[in-house]
Amino acid sequence: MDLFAAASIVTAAQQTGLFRELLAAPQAASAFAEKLGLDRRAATLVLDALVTLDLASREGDFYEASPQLRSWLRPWVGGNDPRPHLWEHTVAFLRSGEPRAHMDGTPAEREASYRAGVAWLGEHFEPFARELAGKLAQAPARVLDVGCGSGVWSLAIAERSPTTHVTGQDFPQVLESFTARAQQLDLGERVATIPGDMHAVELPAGAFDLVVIANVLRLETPERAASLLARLARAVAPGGALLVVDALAGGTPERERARALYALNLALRTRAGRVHSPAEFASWLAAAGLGAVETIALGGRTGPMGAVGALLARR
Ligand SMILES: C[S@@+](CC[C@H](N)C(=O)[O-])C[C@H]1O[C@@H](n2cnc3c(N)ncnc32)[C@H](O)[C@@H]1O
Repeated sequence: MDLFAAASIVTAAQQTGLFRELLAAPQAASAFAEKLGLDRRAATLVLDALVTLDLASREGDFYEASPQLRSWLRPWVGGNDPRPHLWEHTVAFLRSGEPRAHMDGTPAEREASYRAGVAWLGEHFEPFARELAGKLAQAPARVLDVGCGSGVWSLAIAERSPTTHVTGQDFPQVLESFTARAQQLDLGERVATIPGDMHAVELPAGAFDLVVIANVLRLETPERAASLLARLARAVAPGGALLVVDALAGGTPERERARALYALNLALRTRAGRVHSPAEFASWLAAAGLGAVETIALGGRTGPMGAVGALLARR
């Protein structure tokens, strides 16, 4: 792919409103041109290019948004959506090193940032979560999901196993997404919640067969990530395990690219957020007193979410 062409076409479609109109309804190139004040021939050429990038589809003379574009631009409900202009901040970031948003701020800032976005994250992670649930050797009876968001990872485990009970831990307003998803999946009777800051809430010692922490440690400095894992290890029952899901995948050019893009994406919207290495995670798990670490590879999909992988450490 010609990267400069793709970048320019996407930027042009974003800035002229073409993406917005593509999402609104299927339309002919002439209708897009008239509504947005564009040249008709140029609009046709750019729309055809968007089709080749899998961002639009064409039926006769009519163009509409592809499922991929719809998914990426689906608005976050009820809160700040940092995504549309995040990548546009790259030039300013390169010059200043300053992020555009602070999604790793105080507990109150984190709650406000995530309450709107976690349902969207849940949709994106769902195929990976179902795959991971299928790869776990045993169905755990008591699961704690820390920074659970929509609960996509732990609820996928409960979906497969009728004896699994899930406790979701997150900020109160974010837990609304967890409870809603559990109800949608008909799992409402098998969930409980622990609201609050994961660094401070009381977690019952040795009470869970599986503690999950998915896509959360990247918001923490190495010191805080290590101390949080030590805290979570104490909640694991003897014989139980701690499961870390994060931007851990690598080893193929596509996954290395996904990891690098994710690291930049995180830097554009956090102050201290970091993509930690698998070796760092393994050393923190060992320091937390957990045993051998098993790596679980997930999915072949590329894109920023394609960097996701898992580590399982037993107590
Ligand atoms: C990137 S989201 C991941 C959500 C979910 N685990 C997933 O993989 O889709 C990070 C989650 O961590 C939660 N979180 C961040 N800091 C937290 C804290 N100090 N205490 C509790 N939850 C926190 C956020 O509210 C958010 O739900």
